[in-house]
Amino acid sequence: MSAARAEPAAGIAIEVEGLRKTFGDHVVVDDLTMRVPRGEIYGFLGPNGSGKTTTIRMLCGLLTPDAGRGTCLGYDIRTEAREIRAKVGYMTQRFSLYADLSVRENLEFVARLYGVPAPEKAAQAALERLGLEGRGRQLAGELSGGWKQRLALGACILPAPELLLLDEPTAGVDPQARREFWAEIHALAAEGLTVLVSTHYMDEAERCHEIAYIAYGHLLAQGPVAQVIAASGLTTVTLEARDASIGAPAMAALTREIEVRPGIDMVAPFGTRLHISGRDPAALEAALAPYRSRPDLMLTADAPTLEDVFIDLMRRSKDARK
Ligand SMILES: Nc1ncnc2c1ncn2[C@@H]1O[C@H](COP(=O)(O)OP(=O)(O)OP(=O)(O)O)[C@@H](O)[C@H]1O
Repeated sequence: MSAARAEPAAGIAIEVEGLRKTFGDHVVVDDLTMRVPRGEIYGFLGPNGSGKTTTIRMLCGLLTPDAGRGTCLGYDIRTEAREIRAKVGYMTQRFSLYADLSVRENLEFVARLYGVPAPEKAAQAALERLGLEGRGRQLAGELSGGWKQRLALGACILPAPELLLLDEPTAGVDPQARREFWAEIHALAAEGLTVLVSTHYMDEAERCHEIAYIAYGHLLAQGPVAQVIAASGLTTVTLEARDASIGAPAMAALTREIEVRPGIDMVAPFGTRLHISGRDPAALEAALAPYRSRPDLMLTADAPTLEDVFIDLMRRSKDARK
């Protein structure tokens, strides 16, 4: 008999607090607390090796935390891993399909493996849903990266999970295929599925209802994108040349000159423009004053991008660890 499901706070798919995981003496996840509402697309961001995959594995009971507690879909992540896994679709970074089986055969195989009733019908429905009908007989190994990921998503949703855990599902996939993949993720969320997705792409972060940013095992920011940007406390100014008189080498020299000035926390080139940010608006303005009076340059107030905010968070976290 399956364990009785604890009644989670209304509409909450995941709620964990104080999660910690170490491998040897390496603390990979430290005091991580997060809450994911049901039906939401929750983006998980952070530099390589920051503990995203480890967290995802703890959430679905594949890894036991050293400390902390939590529930996933109302089940205890420490003691009810089996119940969690029955309701979760997990697409790992190296999700593999059978390269020498056709697309249809792969889906039918997954359906049988999970005991899905009427596996052939279920596979057909998945083919239609993901626009794969025309490719049913193609070998999975011959699909392009984008179609492979779509097939992997199809396999994940075949057993009708309540929660999808997608670990960098679109890494290396072209923009058009990524856009289609995300349209499907939104359609699934609209049907009530909760999706936790890790990504390194900023445009994908902006497609999430909420995001969490994790660096060096610590959760540094969490909330809707606009809220995370507003909470960053960064002020940003864009600098560009008024005409083509300033070439790339001069702009590079300008970058080096500006980034060491007191009051400047970050300078990031975007094509022919520089994105200059600081956390103290008065100090930022003082640092930029000499450039405002230059007739060949134009400085305009701008909103920080999500990328500016993440880079700033990562730097500050690195500094705090020194
Ligand atoms: N089983 C393990 N044994 C030892 N170290 C591990 C193990 N799994 C992960 N690590 C280490 O834990 C750290 C966090 O890894 P994790 O895969 O969780 O990061 P990530 O944020 O998912 O990274 P990426 O964005 O590169 O996928 C890394 O330094 C990794 O080498």
